[in-house]
Formats: sequence, structure tokens, C-alpha cells
Amino acid sequence: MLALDLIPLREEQTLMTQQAPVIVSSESPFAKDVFIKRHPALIERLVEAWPFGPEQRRALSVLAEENVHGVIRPLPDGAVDAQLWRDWGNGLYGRPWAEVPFLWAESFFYRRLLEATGYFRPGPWLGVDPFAPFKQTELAGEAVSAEIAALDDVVELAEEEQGQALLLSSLWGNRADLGFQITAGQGTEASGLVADDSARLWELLRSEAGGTVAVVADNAGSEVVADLALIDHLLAHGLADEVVLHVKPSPYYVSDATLADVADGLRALLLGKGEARAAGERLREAAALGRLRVRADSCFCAPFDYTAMPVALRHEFASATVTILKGDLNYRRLVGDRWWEPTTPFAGVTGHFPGRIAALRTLKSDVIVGLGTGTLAELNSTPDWRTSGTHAVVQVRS
Ligand SMILES: O=P(O)(O)OC[C@@]1(O)O[C@H](CO)[C@@H](O)[C@@H]1O
Repeated sequence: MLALDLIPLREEQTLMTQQAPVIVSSESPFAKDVFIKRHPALIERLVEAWPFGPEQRRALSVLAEENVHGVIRPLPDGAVDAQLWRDWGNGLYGRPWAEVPFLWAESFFYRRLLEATGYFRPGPWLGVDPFAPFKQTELAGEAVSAEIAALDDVVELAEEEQGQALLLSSLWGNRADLGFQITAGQGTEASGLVADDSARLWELLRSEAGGTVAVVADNAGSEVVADLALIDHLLAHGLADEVVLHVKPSPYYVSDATLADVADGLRALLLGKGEARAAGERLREAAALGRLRVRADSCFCAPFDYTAMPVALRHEFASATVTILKGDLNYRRLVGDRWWEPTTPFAGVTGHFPGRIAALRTLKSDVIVGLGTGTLAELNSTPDWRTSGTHAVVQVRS
């Protein structure tokens, strides 16, 4: 299943630990609520959405209860990757969910959830994405239709403005009320950018035009549609000769994009009119020519930060023009899910990641680096700025 070489780079880990402690959920009101409120509510919604049998319901309710009051139990012995997770969670089982590293515990929660629904077991539920109903609703919603319609306006802009509009749309794409930035190339949400290296990203893409760009996707629905529009722009304008889109190998964090979600996003473009349809056709053609490839490495559902990465993937990222990492979770994994001093330089913390990188992230959890002192002072007067999703960063290490 998972690559054996998936072990954290020890030196990097030790160095990071000396600089900033790992986030343990009980130390963060936000993270604590993920286990006490978010996970049980999610399980309730799943039970409403699916005709689960008694065994599935029991397993889900045990998981919900465990998250709130219990301790972490390992996967059952019969699970395909039971041993792997036993090793990965060595020393963590038997402890309350909120008392272990936040990143590890959330990841294991989603693995346990898939075990409860039977996602990996032979039978009718094998490979059935439990989050599909939520993803489909979002894809059919107004945010996506607005995004798709707005592509007709974007194409009228000058090339550089088009690129920036699509970048901002992709950046803000994982919020519910989206489809906005794309309309005029800039919008109100851009004022929430608290670090903006986008000019450097474009400079880099233009000076190294024609190579391979890696995009590590985040969410399905409106976000992946926006990502596809950006990818089409890079390919169509010769800024990339090839794009590799990295997705999750199995359902994760509710809305994280899998290959099926990319296909649904592409279909949404193809079913649109005008520029959306044209972009969809160009992307389908790019896939046929091998210029747009989708990769789903198992490391993307592993409970580690990106100091742990299979060697082959490390080489791929190292040889890309740039790797664009989308969203909050990728950011947590990029910088380590740690209590960094927010002004810690982004380049220093991310030096372990192979090749050049650009993080496009709306702030939805505690971790943050690379802020200016003045920006931080201003933000500190805004409640919940780290977790409310109202602020964002484009941070580049070139
Ligand atoms: O990666 P994404 O989709 O931008 O955000 C993932 C997220 O919703 O999940 C975690 C909390 O459950 C946080 O990292 C963040 O709030």
C-alpha cells in the first residue's frame, strides 16, 4: 500500500522541534473543537445521508463517542494497513484524541471513518466515497456556476490580469461563497491577503516557461474547478509545458479532491458554455497528450508533515519549475503543524521541501509563518484571524 521510504527526515524534524513545538489539540481551542464538535457533527450528517447498516452505524457512533470522551483505538487487525498505522501511531494509542499531535489525529480519524463505512473492504461499500453527496451538492451550487460564468469575463482581460484573476480564484476557491475574484481580476477578498508573493510566482513562471508545474490540490468542487482554470491558463499560455496535479488517493478531510472529483470538476467545465467549455476541451486534450497528468500518491493521506515523502515524489518536485501547494492542510504539512512565531521566515521553515514552492492558502488553522511585524500587529487586533478563513497568503520560495 504505502511506500516504505515514507519516513520523516530526522534531522529536519529535530531542527523543527527545537524551533517550535508540534500543535497538540488540547492546547488550541480551534483544534479541540475539531474533535468535540466538527467530527461528531460530520458523522451525524453521514448517517443522515446514507443507508448505512447496523454495523456501519455502530462503528461510526463508536468513533464519534471516542473523539469526544474516549481514547484512540487502533484499526482492527483485519484492516489492509493495520500494521502500518500501528507503527505510525506507536505510543499514541490509548490516549485521548486531543492529547496527541493534531495533524496525526485528524488523519487517523479519516482513516477510521473509512474503515467504519467499509471503503477498503470487499463488498458493496468498497470504494464508495462517503463524502460524495456533500461534494456533489457543492459542485451543483451557485459558487460553481458563478465561477464558470465568470470565465467569459476573465478571458477578456489582458493576459497578466487573467493569470492573476485565476490565481486569486484558485486561492480563495475553498470558501463557500466563491466564484467572485474571477469576475474582475480583483475583488474584495484580495484585501485579506496578508502576505502576497504572487508577483514573484509570475516572474518565476515566466522566466522558466515551458517546464513542468506541480499542483498539490486541496478541495473538490469550486476549488478544483478554479484550479483547473488556472492550470488551463498555464498550459494555454506556454507557462508550463506539462502540469502534474496531485490529488488524494482516497476520501479525506471531507472535501479533499480525489481523481473522481477532478473528473467531476472537468465535466462541470465541459457542460458549461463559452470559455468554460473551451477550457474543459483544452484540458481534456492536454490529458490525452500527457500534458496534464493526475497523480494520487499514498503519502497525501499519511499523518506526517512533508519532511516525510517518498523518494520518487521528492525527485518529481525537485525537478518541477515550481510546486503550487493549495489550502490549509497542505500548508500545515509544508511548514510542520507547529507553534511557529508568525514572523519566522517562510523560506527557512520550508527549506526541506524539494524544489521551488508557492503556497496558496486561506488561513483556517493556527499555524502561520512569514508574516511582517506590522501585519502581525494589525492582525492581532482581529479576533480569530488564524482560523476564520477571512485571510490568505501567497508565499513563494524560489
Ligand atoms: O486544507 P483545507 O481544506 O484548506 O482545510 C482543512 C481544514 O478545514 O481542516 C483542518 C481542520 O479540520 C484545518 O487544517 C482546516 O481548517
